[in-house]
Amino acid sequence: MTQILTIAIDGPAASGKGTLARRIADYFHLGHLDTGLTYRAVAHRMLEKGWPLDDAAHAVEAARQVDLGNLDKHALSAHAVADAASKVAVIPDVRKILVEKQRAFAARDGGAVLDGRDIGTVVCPDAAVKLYVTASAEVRAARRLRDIEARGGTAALAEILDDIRRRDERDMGRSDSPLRPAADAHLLDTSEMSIEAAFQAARAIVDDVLAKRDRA
Ligand SMILES: Nc1ncnc2c1ncn2[C@@H]1O[C@H](COP(=O)(O)OP(=O)(O)OP(=O)(O)O)[C@@H](O)[C@H]1O
Ligand SMILES: Nc1ccn([C@@H]2O[C@H](COP(=O)(O)O)[C@@H](O)[C@H]2O)c(=O)n1
Repeated sequence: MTQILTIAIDGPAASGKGTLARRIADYFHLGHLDTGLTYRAVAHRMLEKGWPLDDAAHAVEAARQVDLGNLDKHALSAHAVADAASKVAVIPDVRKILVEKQRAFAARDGGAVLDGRDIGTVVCPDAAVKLYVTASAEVRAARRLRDIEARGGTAALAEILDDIRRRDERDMGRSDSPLRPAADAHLLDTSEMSIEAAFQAARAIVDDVLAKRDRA
């Protein structure tokens, strides 16, 4: 029987986990799901409808409507949506619904890379490879600023840094599925690593796990 290869990549905002997840998925010919987009989709609908972000009944309704095949990264990229996503993400019933959809994606033929906050701890605790990608808050804020400027926008570095710290606190401090490395995760601090260096380090970890699997 062929084993499904699941790779879980977690980490805080702007740590580079999405960039790494896409590269790893391409390299190993796996599907990829950015699970942050599922929380952003719920938040986007709540904002669109003018529903308060702590309105659990409407948030559950919005979560049920999330379609993994129709997540519009561009429409969900706004800063306000990211911030709102971390508020709806504290609602346990929202998490339950989204986790079910994420697990269905992980079980697809051919295997998958999922990135988020609770992939290695909750969504796919049996993933063959778990990576926890991090970088200092200052480095992450500088990367985010470069993103904004590359799109022709402007922002103050100090405000971005404040936002990142607030989101870290919310994500790490919530009681349901807080952001933390799984006990068996490989830690990758990319503060002083290029994207290519981070990819090569992650690729080596996956290669090693695959080689051990082949020998078993
Ligand atoms: N090792 C790295 N060195 C320099 N820049 C990087 C590195 N990794 C990622 N980046 C850049 O940092 C920015 C944030 O990366 P990315 O979107 O992958 O982070 P993320 O953790 O998925 O963020 P979010 O949680 O907000 O979705 C992007 O512009 C990306 O190109
Ligand atoms: N598995 C996940 C993924 C995301 N979240 C929450 O969504 C917010 C937005 O995520 P991004 O990765 O797109 O930045 C994030 O701050 C988390 O609150 C989550 O809880 N679990």
